[in-house]
Amino acid sequence: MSYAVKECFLTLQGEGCQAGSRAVFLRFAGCNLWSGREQDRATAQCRFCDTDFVGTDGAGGGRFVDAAALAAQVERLWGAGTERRLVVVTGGEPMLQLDAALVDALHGRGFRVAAESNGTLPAVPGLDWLCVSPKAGTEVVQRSGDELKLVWPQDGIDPAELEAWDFTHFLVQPMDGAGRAAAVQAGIALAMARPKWRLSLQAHKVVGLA
Ligand SMILES: C[S@@+](CC[C@H](N)C(=O)[O-])C[C@H]1O[C@@H](n2cnc3c(N)ncnc32)[C@H](O)[C@@H]1O
Ligand SMILES: Nc1nc2[nH]cc(C(=O)O)c2c(=O)[nH]1
Ligand code: SF4
Ligand SMILES: [Mg+2]
Repeated sequence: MSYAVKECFLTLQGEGCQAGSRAVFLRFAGCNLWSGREQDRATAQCRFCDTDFVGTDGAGGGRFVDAAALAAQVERLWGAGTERRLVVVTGGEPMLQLDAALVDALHGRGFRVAAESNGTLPAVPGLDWLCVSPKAGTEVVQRSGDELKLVWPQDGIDPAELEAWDFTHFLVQPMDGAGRAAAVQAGIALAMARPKWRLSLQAHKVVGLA
C-alpha cells in the first residue's frame, strides 16, 4: 500500500506521558472527523483541531510507495543512533493509513512505534504505545490503550465515564485556541478534583518546537 504523508520531522514529543522524548513525527494526511478546510470547521465532527494535515506538501512529506520507503524516511530523519528510537505516528487520523506492514518495517529499523488516534477506528495491532483522544459526539471504538488524552473542556464528555475505559494513564490537555487561558484553569480543576487525571501541557508550543 502507498501512504500519503503531510510531513515528517524530528522533534521532542510535547504531549502526554512521553513528553520530552526525542521522536520522529510521522504525520499522515487526512482525517475522518474534519476535511481540514477552514470553511468546513464549524460543521465538522471535530472542530478544535490545531493541525494542518491537508496534502503532502509539508517538510519531509510526500507520497511513499510502500512501507519500506516510508520507514527509510523515518530512519533518515532520526539519524545514526540506534538507542531509544521512537516514531510518533499521528495526523490527521493515522488509523486511516497505518497498517501492519508499516509497523513491521519501523520495528525492523529498531523503532518503538507510538500512535495518536481519535479512537473512532480500531488501532492497528503491534503498537508499542497508543494514545487515544476522544472527541465529543463520536463513537469511540478503541477503548483500551496506554494513554487516554482528553482535550478539555469539551461539552458532551463526562470524565467520570471515561475512567471506566481500559487505559494505563489518563491525561487532561487544555484546549488550545481562543479560550486557552480558561481551558488551562479547567484542566487544572479537573486534575485537582479527580486524582486519576494528570495535566498534559503542550510543551512544544511553549518552547517553540514543531
Ligand atoms: C492533531 S491530533 C492527530 C491525531 C488524532 N487525529 C487525534 O485527534 O488524536 C493530535 C493530538 O492533538 C490534540 N489536539 C488537537 N487539537 C487540539 C487543541 N486545539 N488543543 C489541544 N490539543 C489538541 C488531539 O486531541 C490529539 O491528542
Ligand atoms: N512536538 C510535538 N508533540 C506532539 N505530540 C502530539 C502531536 C500531534 O500533533 O499529534 C505533536 C506535535 O505536533 N508536536
Ligand atoms: S480528529 Fe485529530 S486530526 Fe482529526 S480534526 Fe480532530 S484533532 Fe484534528
Ligand atoms: Mg500537534
